[in-house]
Amino acid sequence: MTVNRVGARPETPAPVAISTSRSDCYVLRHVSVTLPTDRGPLDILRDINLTVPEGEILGIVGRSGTGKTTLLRVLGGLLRPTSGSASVDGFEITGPPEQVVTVFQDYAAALLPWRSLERNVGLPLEGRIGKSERQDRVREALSMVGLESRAKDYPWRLSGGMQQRVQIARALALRPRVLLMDEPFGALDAMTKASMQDQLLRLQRDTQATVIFITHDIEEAIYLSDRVALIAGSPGHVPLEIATELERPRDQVETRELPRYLEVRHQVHAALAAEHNQ
Ligand SMILES: Nc1ncnc2c1ncn2[C@@H]1O[C@H](COP(=O)(O)OP(=O)(O)OP(=O)(O)O)[C@@H](O)[C@H]1O
Repeated sequence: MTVNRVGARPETPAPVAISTSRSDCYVLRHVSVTLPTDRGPLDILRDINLTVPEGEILGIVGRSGTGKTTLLRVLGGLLRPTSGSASVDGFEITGPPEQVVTVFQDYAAALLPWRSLERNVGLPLEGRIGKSERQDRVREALSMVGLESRAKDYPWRLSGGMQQRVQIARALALRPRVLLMDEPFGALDAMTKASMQDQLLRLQRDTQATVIFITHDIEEAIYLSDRVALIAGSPGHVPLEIATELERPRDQVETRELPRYLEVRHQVHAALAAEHNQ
């Protein structure tokens, strides 16, 4: 998992303003992505239309290879759509936008083994804020992921799940307005996963950040999200978007037993099955 902090982009052309509602964070219109492969151009995403209001938690689910990561790369400004338009805060995305942090899956490769956890987490803040504030933010971020006591330790002495939490801490220390995460809790054991999910909900409540995350876990998507989007097919498209309409704060046991939770779960599974049978 790599953390991509967004910053200066010398090659980026001047942003183009696009008319959107003031409270919309992301607006995607007819976004398609085609990438070159050995066997010629491959259509990865086709005609994606997606609006993500500010402060929303959006969970993206779908089978492997349907283009979820590709979509996240578009949102993170790491890949331009082949056609259609993608904007954030009313501006066309032409590179990694300010205040957007992307946390990718390949966490094992992203930590610097010669740096302690606190110095890994503080790395993107170096040169941006003073040492004392940096230390405070690093401490806070490590404590959010339950690794405060390991601050002086080194990444190679941690389990895979712990390394993943360090990556998340590194993103949180940046206090992003938009957090994009690719399978953030995939490598965690069930109990750590549940506690990280609740930590994320608390964090979002406190910061009002817009959070878009990919997961293979439909239960996780419903539990965390305001809205769940399903990506299916090849090329990937979005056959289902569903507002979860679940009250907050959520509870790992009670929320998952609510009739509405079960209804959403049923609808997502039904849409997945329908897509699979096509
Ligand atoms: N840079 C690339 N060049 C060519 N093809 C690519 C590239 N990146 C992804 N693909 C292809 O695009 C399709 C979608 O990939 P993507 O990683 O977006 O799917 P995904 O839904 O995130 O999958 P997973 O759930 O397994 O992570 C796959 O067929 C993949 O092989």
